[in-house]
Amino acid sequence: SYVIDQQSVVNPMLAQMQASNIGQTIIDMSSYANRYYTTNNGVNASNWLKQRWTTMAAGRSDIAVTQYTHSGWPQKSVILTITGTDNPNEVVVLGGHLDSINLSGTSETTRAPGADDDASGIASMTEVLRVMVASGYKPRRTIKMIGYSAEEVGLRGSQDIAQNHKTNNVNVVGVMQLDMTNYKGSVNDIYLYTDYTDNAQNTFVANLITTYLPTLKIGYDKCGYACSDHASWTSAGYWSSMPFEAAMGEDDPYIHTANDTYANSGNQADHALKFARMALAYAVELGSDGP
Ligand SMILES: N[C@H](Cc1ccc(I)cc1)C(=O)NO
Ligand SMILES: [Zn+2]
Ligand SMILES: [Zn+2]
Repeated sequence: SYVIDQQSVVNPMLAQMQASNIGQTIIDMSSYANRYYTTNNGVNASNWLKQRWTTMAAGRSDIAVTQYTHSGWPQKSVILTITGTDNPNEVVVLGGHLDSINLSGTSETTRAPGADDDASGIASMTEVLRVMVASGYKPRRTIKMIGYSAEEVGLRGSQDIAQNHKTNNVNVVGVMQLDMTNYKGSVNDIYLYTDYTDNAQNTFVANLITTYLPTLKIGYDKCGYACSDHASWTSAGYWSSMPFEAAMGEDDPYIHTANDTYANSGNQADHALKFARMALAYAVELGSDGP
């Protein structure tokens, strides 16, 4: 339910979250020439993330990291699963995409660092994972963190995965997409996109922000099309939200080029930290509900 009642668990975790960790993950991921869904670099970036999350989860028998093989292209998606303690059949999903693109054409050596789009979202999620493990948090529901492949070429990785969850009747109770979290182009801090998302869950997310991040300003906007992986979950019949870095038209102007670099996001991850904190609050509040 959308009751906010985990303050004693969430607040200490929020205090542990650091922008510097998010920045390092962005740097690491944007060091690949590109993370395009068909290149060796793209395959290697996926393997890097799997290894990174596996290392971070060491010692936790309730956490598994797997790669999802897509038929038709080589770059795999990465799925981390924290199995719930006493309500594991209900699943909370945090997502972002691990692929990148240079719209001038992406071959093996084409530069597509994708620092903001979407290393920033993966990095925000990774900091959530680090603090959950550091604090020994164990959710009652299952929490999944997913790095989708092939988002830039038609939400193809998330389409496969969302449909697979639907086919298997997985009871996903909520999905949050983190795609572009680190370029502050607008006056407000977090923009909740209202198309291809669930209105009731968006209200819950807004309440989480006012409860846990009261200094942040919330904006609302629409993409006008299926602009990221949240739309794959919505079309599979699940409730999703898409908190985004800026208002339409004020987002990162460098995306899909060789200039989507950490430097062009200001060489810091302060904006992404807001999204990481929001995502932690979302995952813990939803993840702490019993059967
Ligand atoms: N189209 C999305 C980015 C995107 C999303 C919303 C808005 I408004 C502008 C741009 C993308 O490239 N995701 O990878
Ligand atoms: Zn993106
Ligand atoms: Zn993109």
